[in-house]
Amino acid sequence: MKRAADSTFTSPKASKRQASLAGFFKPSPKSIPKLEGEVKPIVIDHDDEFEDITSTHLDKGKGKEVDSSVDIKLSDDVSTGPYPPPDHPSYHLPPTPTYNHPILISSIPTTLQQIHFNTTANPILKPSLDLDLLYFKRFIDPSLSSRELTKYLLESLPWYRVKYMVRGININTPRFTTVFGKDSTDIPWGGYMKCRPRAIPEILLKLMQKVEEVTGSTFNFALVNYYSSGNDSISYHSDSESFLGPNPTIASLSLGCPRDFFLRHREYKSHTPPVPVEKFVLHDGDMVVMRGKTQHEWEHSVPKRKDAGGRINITFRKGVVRYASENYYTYNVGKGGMYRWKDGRMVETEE
Ligand SMILES: O=C(O)CCC(=O)C(=O)O
Ligand SMILES: [Fe+2]
Repeated sequence: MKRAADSTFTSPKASKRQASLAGFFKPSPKSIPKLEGEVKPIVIDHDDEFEDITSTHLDKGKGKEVDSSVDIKLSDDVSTGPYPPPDHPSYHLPPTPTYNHPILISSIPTTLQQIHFNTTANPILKPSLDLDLLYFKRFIDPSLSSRELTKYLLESLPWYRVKYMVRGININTPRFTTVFGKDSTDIPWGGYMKCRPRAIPEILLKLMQKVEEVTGSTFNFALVNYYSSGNDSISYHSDSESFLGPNPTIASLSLGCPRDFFLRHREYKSHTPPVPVEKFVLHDGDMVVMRGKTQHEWEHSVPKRKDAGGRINITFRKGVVRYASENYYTYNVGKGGMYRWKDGRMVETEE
């Protein structure tokens, strides 16, 4: 099931979506997109069944290495100053660093003051099929930091198990989710009627800074998933260009137990010759960056698996319209209960 509608470009399905998107990006007099009467993308995640096929490993390495490992300090660094800088092109600073956080987020532990990043990029390109990925193996070095980071994120973030209804059907999101950030429009943080955007917590901002540095892109959202078991999943979808603009760069970080990550071409059934599904295993600390026309021509998923342990996924992306904020908060926070990580499991809580 798709997460949303898309924009411009080539394939027949894609060009169908083009018309509504063109309208979406047309600037209104106040340069704020109008919502009335437009076709709103609907996000639906549901319990698709997937074949359990042995996956190939990204570690086998396609493409060439283009960078080297570096260390950065995660504590405030006088040489770079606070992050994001006030003139950050897409992350508008919230009124306070904890703006709209529903719970207190504890400060970054000393064990996470210094994170070792492996910044070797491995391009995975199929230009004729518009697949454009960068794979960073163990971007967050497991030996030093990924365990502490996983624990800290589980314990400090508010989590949700969003339920909603689409055309009379009740949908249970099959994973825990949470989201931070605000789109790049000039709408102030307090100016949203349909959601309450939350400041990006310090640890995610620091990671975002590093990811921006290695990708050359800027972001304003951190969407976080927690797959508590192999029964948690995300079905085939593309990250909507309606919210992110054409050819968005999305950086996706994995922490914890390995999970399969599949990409299938939108026309995989009808394409001649057939386009095989790209199958990867994402390990603790790995980062995949989806670029170019990947969202437009491909869909990605994390299928259910019989045996899988807990895994966190963080995606950094740049929302460019108000509806990005409204959609992301609706489907990743929702209106139901909040969960917190206590004694090794998620517990529904009031605080
Ligand atoms: O967990 C993952 O690797 C993918 C998550 C994803 O596709 C999403 O949140 O849009
Ligand atoms: Fe996605």
